[in-house]
Amino acid sequence: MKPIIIAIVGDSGSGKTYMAEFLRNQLNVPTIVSYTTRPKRPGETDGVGHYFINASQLPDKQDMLAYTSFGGYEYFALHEQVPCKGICCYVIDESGLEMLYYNHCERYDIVSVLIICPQDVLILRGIDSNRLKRDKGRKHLGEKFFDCIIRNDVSKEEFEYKILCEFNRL
Ligand SMILES: Nc1ncnc2c1ncn2[C@@H]1O[C@H](COP(=O)(O)OP(=O)(O)OP(=O)(O)O)[C@@H](O)[C@H]1O
Repeated sequence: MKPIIIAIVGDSGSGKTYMAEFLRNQLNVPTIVSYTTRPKRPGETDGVGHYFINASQLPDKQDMLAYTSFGGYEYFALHEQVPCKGICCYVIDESGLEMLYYNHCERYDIVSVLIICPQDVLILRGIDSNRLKRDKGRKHLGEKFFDCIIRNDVSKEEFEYKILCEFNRL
């Protein structure tokens, strides 16, 4: 059986990291942590949300599972980070997801998950409106592209329940 990658896409603050952490903590589904050339922000720890590297440390494109460039910085993960069997989770943007599908769907089973959440709820969660405007420019895939859509305008408990329901259908 091919490794299964649950690829999670959604706006800033929609709950991508929350879902990945929930799957890791509750169901032992490992998360693929991306590498980035973006500088570490205050409060960030290397290896938690990202591994921070210099532009000179970029690996060969053929070793990359997915790659995207955004805001002048590069983001990628490596094939060697995917466990050789079982399921893992990967938080990704739409262009990275496309690359993953078109280049590697023979090598991996990819389950794409779109988390949607209305803007007013995101703003109530404290997400900066400029970030939300910026997200709009990064979206080009229609909802039909995704294997699964989870609406996260509910409580955390309900969101977790929805995640479990979708996971059980895998
Ligand atoms: N259903 C929910 N109810 C309330 N708060 C939530 C819910 N889902 C997520 N959150 C909270 O919203 C915030 C943003 O969630 P999270 O970090 O998972 O978003 P993200 O999609 O990973 O965002 P980014 O792309 O900016 O990293 C977190 O503080 C998280 O705990």
